Amino acid sequence: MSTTDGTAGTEPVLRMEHVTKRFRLGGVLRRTAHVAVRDASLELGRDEVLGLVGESGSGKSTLGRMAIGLIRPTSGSVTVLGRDILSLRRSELRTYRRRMQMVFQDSSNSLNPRMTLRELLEEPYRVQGLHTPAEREVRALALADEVGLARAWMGRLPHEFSGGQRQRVSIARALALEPELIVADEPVSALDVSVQAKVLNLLKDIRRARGLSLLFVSHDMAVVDFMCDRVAVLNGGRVVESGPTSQVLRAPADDYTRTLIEAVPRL
Ligand SMILES: Nc1ncnc2c1ncn2[C@@H]1O[C@H](COP(=O)(O)OP(=O)(O)OP(=O)(O)O)[C@@H](O)[C@H]1O
Repeated sequence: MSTTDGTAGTEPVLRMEHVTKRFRLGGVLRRTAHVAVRDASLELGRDEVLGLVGESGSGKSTLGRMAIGLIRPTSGSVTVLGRDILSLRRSELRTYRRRMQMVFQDSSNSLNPRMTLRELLEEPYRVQGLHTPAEREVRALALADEVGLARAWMGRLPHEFSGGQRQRVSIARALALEPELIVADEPVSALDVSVQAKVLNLLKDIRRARGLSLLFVSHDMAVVDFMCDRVAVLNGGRVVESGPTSQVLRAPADDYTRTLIEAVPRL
């Protein structure tokens, strides 16, 4: 069955094939390079949560950013919703990016400190030239409701919110343009454990209600166990193991995965 956007019904939302990212390092001659991701392949289906796990520096963030065109791979292919995003012109990618959004670890950096909650939630529509001002306001209120931010707070500035509330603002902004794919890069790592649980539950509910596909980057195996249907384990930029979460976490085939799991008493 074909959908209106030209993708087949069974087509994964995200397909990355043999993706490598080499960062050039050092001085003017730029002769040395660091390989952050090596020949990585993965697929994310509709309505699915795929976790990317691994130690710090294993290439998770780089792979997550490449999934939505924020970083261009050195080689390999990235297909999102049936389109090869590496072949898109810059302006086309900007338009296409409405369908794929990112939630970062530290919302303090991504929220303009001088904007009120109302302005922050209206901004995605304004930037895209969508809707009338009145309609934007209605949509901003609906987004606040969806992520559990009180309407009475619409005039507040980012510093007046807690870390968890700021992360809700970031999630709401990512949802504004109704994306089909979200990459969440350590979205709760900067939060206290009790707040983490609330934000994770919110993400889970929203993902289910909207039928979103989620690429979930985390170094925390317990969080991944809670959130993800499938997991890909990265070590030194390579995908060393992938499969259903319960299988990878409870019967890992790879030595490195086993070491990661043994480091987590909570599992
Ligand atoms: N812009 C860059 N230039 C040079 N090297 C980079 C760049 N971005 C990342 N790297 C390097 O690539 C490797 C992978 O980094 P990446 O941030 O993807 O890992 P990660 O698993 O997400 O780690 P963390 O959890 O610490 O963010 C690291 O060695 C990092 O230092």
